[in-house]
Amino acid sequence: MPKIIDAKVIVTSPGRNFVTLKIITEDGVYGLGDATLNGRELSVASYLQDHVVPCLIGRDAHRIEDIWQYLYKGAYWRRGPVTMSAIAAVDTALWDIKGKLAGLPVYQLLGGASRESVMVYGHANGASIEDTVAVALDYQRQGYKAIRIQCGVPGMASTYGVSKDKYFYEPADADLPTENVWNTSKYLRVVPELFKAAREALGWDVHLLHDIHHRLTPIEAGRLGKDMEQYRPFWLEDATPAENQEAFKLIRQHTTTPLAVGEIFNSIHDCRELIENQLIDYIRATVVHAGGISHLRKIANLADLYQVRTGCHGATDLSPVCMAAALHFDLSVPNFGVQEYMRHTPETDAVFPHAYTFADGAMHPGEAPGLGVDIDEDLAAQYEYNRAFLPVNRLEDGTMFNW
Ligand SMILES: O=C(O)C(=O)C[C@H](O)[C@H](O)CO
Ligand SMILES: [Mg+2]
Repeated sequence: MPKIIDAKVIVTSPGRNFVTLKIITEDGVYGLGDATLNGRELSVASYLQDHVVPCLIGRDAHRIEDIWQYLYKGAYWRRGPVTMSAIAAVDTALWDIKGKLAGLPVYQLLGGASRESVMVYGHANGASIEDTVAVALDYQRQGYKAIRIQCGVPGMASTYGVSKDKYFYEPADADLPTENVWNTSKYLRVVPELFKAAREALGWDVHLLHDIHHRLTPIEAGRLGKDMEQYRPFWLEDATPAENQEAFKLIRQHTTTPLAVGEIFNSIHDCRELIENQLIDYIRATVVHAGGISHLRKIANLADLYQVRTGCHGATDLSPVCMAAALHFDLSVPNFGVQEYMRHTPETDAVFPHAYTFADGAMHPGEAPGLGVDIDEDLAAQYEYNRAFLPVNRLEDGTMFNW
């Protein structure tokens, strides 16, 4: 059996912080797992180093499900983003090892390919509607079949998803949280106008997506969804905070606009009611934050029963290790919807060489055994950890709000 003899937690910051778990077996085969939790990276690094790694040594790397159950049930304190990101990293690394030992890409171990490639969506953003549409046209020219569009709101200094840089969006931007200010009514006026302009410029053959980022009440989301129906959005994402899964019933009563949620979910329990009551159309849970490939497959299998499709989160704070794992998952899962793809910077790609490719609006994980991603530890060591918080959001009167 491939006995685990060591495991390393590698924290590196090529432009932004990443946490990577490397599990090594006695015959030298190793696997990688992403453990990055944006703004709380060191919590997961410590959880792994201090509470998980000691329990892995000597175990059979082939026993993925048993180790998953051991880490989940054995912790006593179940679920939560830190715990489930740590378990995810172990799970992902063990799938990487299993693939390498079998000489097969992980997607082949997951049931083989269910499609030729994985449709991804890009991110067009700009200070104005015109700027955003211009960037969206560029993504369309690059071959993207799906584009998320986010624009600035007149009278607001900042809003979610709009950055100075057109192509590399990283919200964790300061040593202490940046304070943003929010105004819902100004926002609600702009988004339908953005989609009207985008449809006029890009036509109807491209999927257009938008991320509300947890900032509306259910009835406000119902209003926006209804206003947007004429522009056929592919989805409205994170329409309202989803701790109260029931809230989505109110949105559903008012609009047929498809809904996506779940990038901050970390277990099947966060999404069960939403899926079973068909309150959403896409589930955004990810490999790195929802317990790894093994648990994400269980979420996808539940979703499949209710015609809910996957739409995994894929922002730049999910490392290339997670992107590689997500693509193997996406290629094989029957109820695939779309994969988010925010390109990493060249520095990040150099630290994490990978086999996955992009062409004509779609991606493929490649045929390398395992996940097809590696980490250059010498290069990684050159990038010191650099504390960075996600912003916080307040209303104009100072009330603390959702970022
Ligand atoms: O990519 C998205 O849809 C996001 O909402 C990005 C998140 O704000 C980001 O991953 C938080 O770290
Ligand atoms: Mg989002």
